[in-house]
Amino acid sequence: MELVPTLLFMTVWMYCVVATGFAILWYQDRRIQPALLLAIGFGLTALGIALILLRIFVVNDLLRLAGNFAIAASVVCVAHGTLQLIKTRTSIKIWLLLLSLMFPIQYLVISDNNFFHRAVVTGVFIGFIYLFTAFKLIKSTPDNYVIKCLIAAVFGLLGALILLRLLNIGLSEEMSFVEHVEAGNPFILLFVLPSLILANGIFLFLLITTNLVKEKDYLAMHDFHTNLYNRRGFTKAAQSLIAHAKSDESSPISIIALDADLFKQLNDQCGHQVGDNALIVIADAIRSCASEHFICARIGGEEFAILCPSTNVEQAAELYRCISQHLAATPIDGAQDNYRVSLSAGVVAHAKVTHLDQLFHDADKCLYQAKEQGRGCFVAFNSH
Ligand SMILES: Nc1nc2c(ncn2[C@@H]2O[C@H](COP(=O)(O)OP(=O)(O)OP(=O)(O)O)[C@@H](O)[C@H]2O)c(=O)[nH]1
Repeated sequence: MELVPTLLFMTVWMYCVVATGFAILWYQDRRIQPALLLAIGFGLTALGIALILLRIFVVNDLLRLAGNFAIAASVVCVAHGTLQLIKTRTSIKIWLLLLSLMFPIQYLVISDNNFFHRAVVTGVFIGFIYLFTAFKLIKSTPDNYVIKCLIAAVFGLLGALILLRLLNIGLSEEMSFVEHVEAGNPFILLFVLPSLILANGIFLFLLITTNLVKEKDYLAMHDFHTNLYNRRGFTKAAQSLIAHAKSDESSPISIIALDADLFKQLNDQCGHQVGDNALIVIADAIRSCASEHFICARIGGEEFAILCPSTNVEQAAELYRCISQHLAATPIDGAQDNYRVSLSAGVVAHAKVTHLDQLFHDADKCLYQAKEQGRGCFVAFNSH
């Protein structure tokens, strides 16, 4: 097989891989909307190049039209996916949408199949998008600045290169795109290879950004010290669980409010670091006794909460006992050997939970009673 068709075939295959990558990324986290646009865009690019390749073997006007429109649509999708990714203002997006119409329009207006005319329009369009992407990347938030600058440099160089090179090809010979492919002109690959590098660049960028977003989401929802949910994460996870839980009289939802006893005393006598160690021991005890379906959180200083689906008061009491036994068996680093941290607890069970706040409030009242009863014990809410 000739060099250029072979390379084009490989390019089609690689575009399919990139498109699949974007599709998977989007499927895993639907909030990353640009990934869907980019998956469609690069899928269409693969289709467009495949149809152009096919035209070498089958001369068919319909194929030509379909190939051209697939490429045109792909550029629109990729341009908008990229711009969404770097969060451009809507006015810029609208302006670029209009500009991206140049691409399909050239196929309607430039009917003479003149490669030079097309090269200029395409070159200006793609070159501009690349340069613009480079500019926006440099101007975007300072996170990952070095990586962004590197990707931006690649975009910028490619933008400039493709403009110059395409103009050069166009000036040197007036041939159609397919004729250039048939003649084995390796510069044809300048149409596709830079886009492929761009696709991979965006893919990497998206991957890095996704991980950063995930990390930020995690930190926003979890307590840094114990790795349990924080108050915000607990509320969100609990609301979602309550909305989907099928609870009834025989399997109600329980909430347990827990508070470490005489924690100030521990801090004052042994230091803040020892208090911190105790918090980790408490979190470990909760984790090792609670089912994986339970939502466990450190909701403030030395306060913890567990939301337990399909759990009645007796089962919640059993969970509290398990945690207490765990704590009774675990010394705290830096405290006296015989010191053990204990928890007071309040529990409420409801067949149908509508207001999490109310449930929390009732559990807190029970916790307060447990403190009054001498600490280290468990009080259940009685609504009757
Ligand atoms: N080491 C450490 N201490 C904390 C942290 N957050 C809150 N505290 C401390 O926890 C203590 C809570 O004290 P209090 O609310 O008086 O409660 P307590 O001493 O546990 O007494 P009771 O709740 O009545 O048993 C305060 O001294 C806080 O400074 C933390 O992240 N690390």
